[in-house]
Amino acid sequence: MSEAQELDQLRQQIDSLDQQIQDLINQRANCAQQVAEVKQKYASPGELVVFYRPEREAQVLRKVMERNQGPLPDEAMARLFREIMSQCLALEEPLQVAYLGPEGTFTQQAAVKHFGHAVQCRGQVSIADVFREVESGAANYGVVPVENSTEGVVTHTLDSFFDSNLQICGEVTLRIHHHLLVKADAEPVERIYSHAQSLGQCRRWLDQNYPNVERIAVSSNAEAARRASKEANAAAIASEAAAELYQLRIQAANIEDRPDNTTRFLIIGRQATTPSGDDKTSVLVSSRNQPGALYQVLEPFHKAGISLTRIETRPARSGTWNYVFFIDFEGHRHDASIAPLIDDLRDVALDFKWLGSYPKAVL
Ligand SMILES: O=C(O)C(=O)C[C@]1(C(=O)O)C=C[C@@H](O)C=C1
Repeated sequence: MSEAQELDQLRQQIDSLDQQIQDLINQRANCAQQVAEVKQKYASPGELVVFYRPEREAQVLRKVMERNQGPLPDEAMARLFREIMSQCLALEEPLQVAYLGPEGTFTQQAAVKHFGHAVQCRGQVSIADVFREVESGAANYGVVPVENSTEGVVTHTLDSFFDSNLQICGEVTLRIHHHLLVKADAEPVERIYSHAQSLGQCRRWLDQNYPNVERIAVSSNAEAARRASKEANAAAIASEAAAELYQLRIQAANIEDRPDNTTRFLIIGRQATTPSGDDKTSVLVSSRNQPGALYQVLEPFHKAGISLTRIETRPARSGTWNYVFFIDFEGHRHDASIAPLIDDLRDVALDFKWLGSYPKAVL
């Protein structure tokens, strides 16, 4: 057989498989439409029907990865299903997702990684605006950064939970690669713009390569790229997406000091999430600044044998010397083991607030 004949045979197979895949995807979409009808049928009059179900999406993606036989890698296969589910959900309800913008930020990438491409993403100027958009109902969900493996916690996000009744309904992690972006025509760099967190994540590289160049912190990496595209002798530290958006050239790629530089983002919404089988819970516990306060807060976790995944301390806004602990731990609010832990925590805390139980990031 000739090359042309062999290719023709294989391409006929591909065409036939594509047709089957397409039919199956549409059958799946049809099921999702029926799911939407069932959700509407059983909602009480006036009740807000919740179409997006993060726990079910996490279960679907975990199953895809578990049963995957290759040759496609587990994660690549899960990403394909992520998009299929995104389109199915859009048939049920077109979702509005507010994120910390502007366009081209890592938070936008995180929003797309979590929800897929079929949602309408709307960039906001600040973390407070993302919270407001979701609280007012203008957006169904919000995406905000919460911690970075190099630079630590995003305090604006944690502090926003003090006054908000929004729930955390998911998390997503993103490997962060920073690039030094410049305009196409080479000019000497006199200023480098970026978000303060990103400047921190590239500190060592900047010290080595641009020790005497001014570093200017701006509201986002995308804003840094926008300025670098407009001003003479300016560069930005930002993502590849921002480079494309503002037509900048990558002068130096992957300049983050730590190769495992990762940011974790939270998905915030107005409703609680049911257990997915592999969940995390976030709570806010405030205590007096007295000897043993941290020990008292941690002891109930030890007693219940529950693993903490993170603890952050912030000064409380009420009472000058009181502290608030943001605690993430393994398990779901509805797990039997959690109830006694919470009773113990409430005994030692001045104040206690659930921030949400949600599926651990799958992708
Ligand atoms: O199972 C559901 O509740 C659905 O709505 C279906 C589906 C899916 O496509 O699998 C779509 C959206 C939800 O967020 C979860 C899953």
